[in-house]
Amino acid sequence: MLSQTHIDTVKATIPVLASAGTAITEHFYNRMFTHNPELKDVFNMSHQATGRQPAALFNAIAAYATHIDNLEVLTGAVMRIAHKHTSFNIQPDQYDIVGHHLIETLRELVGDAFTPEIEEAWVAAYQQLADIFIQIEGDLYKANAAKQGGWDDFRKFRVIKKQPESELVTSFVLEPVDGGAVIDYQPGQYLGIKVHPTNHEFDEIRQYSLSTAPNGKNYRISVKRELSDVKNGVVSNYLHESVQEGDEVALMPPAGDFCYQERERPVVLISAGVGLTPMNAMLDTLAAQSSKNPIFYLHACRNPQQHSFAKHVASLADTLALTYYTWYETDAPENTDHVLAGQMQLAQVAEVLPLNDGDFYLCGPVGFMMFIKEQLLSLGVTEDRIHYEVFGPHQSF
Ligand SMILES: NC(=O)C1=CN([C@@H]2O[C@H](COP(=O)(O)OP(=O)(O)OC[C@H]3O[C@@H](n4cnc5c(N)ncnc54)[C@H](O)[C@@H]3O)[C@@H](O)[C@H]2O)C=CC1
Repeated sequence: MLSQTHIDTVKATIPVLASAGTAITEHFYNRMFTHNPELKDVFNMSHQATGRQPAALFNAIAAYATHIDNLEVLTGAVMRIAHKHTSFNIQPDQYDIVGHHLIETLRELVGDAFTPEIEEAWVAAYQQLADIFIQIEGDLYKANAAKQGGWDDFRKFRVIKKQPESELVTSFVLEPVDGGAVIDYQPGQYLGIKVHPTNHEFDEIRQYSLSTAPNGKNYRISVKRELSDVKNGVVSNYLHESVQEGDEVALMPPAGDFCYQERERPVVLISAGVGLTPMNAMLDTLAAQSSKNPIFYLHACRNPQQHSFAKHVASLADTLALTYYTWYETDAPENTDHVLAGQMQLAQVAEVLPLNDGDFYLCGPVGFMMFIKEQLLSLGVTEDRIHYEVFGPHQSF
């Protein structure tokens, strides 16, 4: 239990944290991976290389310390991170390892100023946060195991279909090796997938959005092949080049709380690039439910060759009350219905959009979501009707 002295001490040390910046979290990760290299199997090492993970952890610690006396402010972020953790199969003992290396990092970087009182306060504060995550994640694991088709830990799945969707995106349909059922999911959720890329030092776990409606038997993810360099694309290139129909991968149950909320009001789905995967799951789910609600789907991509599910979305207009537009940055065909050229400018279609009562879901690159959120706000859409999540290490804008 945190005492008032602990709370005051943690808050008083925020400036020390801020002055050290991400040096703290970089030092922490270096220390932890040196002493506990087995955790390289769990952490996304590409996010380490790009510096996104150290920055995310630093921001999370700073936010926690700032709101330590009013943790309700952080509920949304905590739930989002807890869901993400379950897709990595994070376990309670790993919190002990992380906690140990965090405290040792503070001791090593802060030096004599890291007094026994400060240490005691940070140990107590860390334990409080760890206990919150352990509790929520334990509940999510239990709930997933108890569901129809449910399981815990990684479960083996076989690729039963590998299907190119566009120049850079390929879908994988995955069925349990044990022949059992699978958990139904909310459109917008993702899977944690574990693979061991060829000649790679450790396992890699990645999250990919489920890209169609649930069917109780198998899952489909749609993966963009990232340009391959040291920092990115290790898993997506392995999946595209080396994983074939008949091969096995390991999956955690569906996770994530960026989901379509059923409401009696119009819905506007807005995506860019491979950010269309959760939107496609939402559209397919609405089609499976024979939804009569007005639905709008706006998509931005580089060119027609990189446009996945184009014909599929057009065909959904037969069953759904669907209005859709695509913006192509280059090579936009002229005089074609539903097509616009350049970057997405909502003003071009504003008159048909339900700006006053619609729910707006955004998914795509962070820059794109910021660009669209600004446009929505300036068109008068209220912030509470704009829904998005940042994929990858937690961030907000
Ligand atoms: N469930 C989720 O939240 C998912 C999120 N994603 C995210 O979606 C993103 C997809 O990226 P890519 O396919 O590589 O996209 P991309 O780099 O090919 O860009 C797609 C389009 O987005 C627009 N765009 C990009 N940056 C913009 C900016 N700053 N301002 C205005 N428009 C911009 C452009 O029209 C561009 O053609 C990734 O960041 C990924 O993390 C992808 C899948 C699922």
